[in-house]
Amino acid sequence: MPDSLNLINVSRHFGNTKAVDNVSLDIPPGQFVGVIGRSGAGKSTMLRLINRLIDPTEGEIRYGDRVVTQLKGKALRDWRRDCAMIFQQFNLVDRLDVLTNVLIGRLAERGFVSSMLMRFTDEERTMAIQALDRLDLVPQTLQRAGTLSGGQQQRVAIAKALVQQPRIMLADEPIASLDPANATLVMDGLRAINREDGITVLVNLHTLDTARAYCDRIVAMRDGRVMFDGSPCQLTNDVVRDIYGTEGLQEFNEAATSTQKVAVMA
Ligand SMILES: Nc1ncnc2c1ncn2[C@@H]1O[C@H](COP(=O)(O)OP(=O)(O)OP(=O)(O)O)[C@@H](O)[C@H]1O
Repeated sequence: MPDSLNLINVSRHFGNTKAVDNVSLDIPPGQFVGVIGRSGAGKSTMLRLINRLIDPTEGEIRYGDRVVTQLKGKALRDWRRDCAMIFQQFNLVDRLDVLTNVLIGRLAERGFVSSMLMRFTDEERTMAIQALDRLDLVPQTLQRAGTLSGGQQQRVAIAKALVQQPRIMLADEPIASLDPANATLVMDGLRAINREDGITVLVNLHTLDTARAYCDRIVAMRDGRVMFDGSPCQLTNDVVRDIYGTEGLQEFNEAATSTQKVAVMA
């Protein structure tokens, strides 16, 4: 039985900055959640707290019976495997081929020695190729990762996350540096694994149109706080104006111009 992810009064301060300020969220399994907000709103910090890349100043994160914020050692490694993360900058090893990059996603499962030797079983290779196939990347299997387009690299990163067999996928602005066509392919890839595998997806996005086109639920942050939490149709322009002011709406619309085709093509 898949579990819900719960953030309970979570805060993270950096000096005087309240990057995340008393956030509570209940995310049921299999939901596709978009997190939006202006630069500095706290979106990345929230994802990093969930993955335990950083610890909260206050509050608790739970996943079913697990108190994520208290996990240590193997239990923490298991959590990081269950909760895969992809980043704007792909985090691949450029000089290694695509298949090896994907197989690196399996290292979370292994002991130190086999990790160092990068030995993988036939079963793992099959799993990696199946993941690449789902993201339409089989022709690139033996190509060096550094020679791929940005969109292809991000899809390799998703395949690498998939072979971890996660329950949650956290994506920190995965399309921020991509052109509209590649952004569409990446968002389609995330949606496919969400719908087909039931993996919960939390994705930070800069633009409203993409969030509206793909997400079941949108969480809007400002100054570390959740200012809106609802369905895309509830996030009308009037609500956005209320939350961000006219200036904020204009900023979103300008950012959206570059990715409008993403929403249209979705
Ligand atoms: N390691 C850190 N040290 C100090 N301040 C930090 C640190 N990480 C984040 N902050 C601050 O916390 C606030 C929230 O930052 P965060 O990166 O979470 O925002 P964001 O919404 O993801 O922004 P962007 O869209 O630009 O990535 C900002 O004021 C940022 O400067």
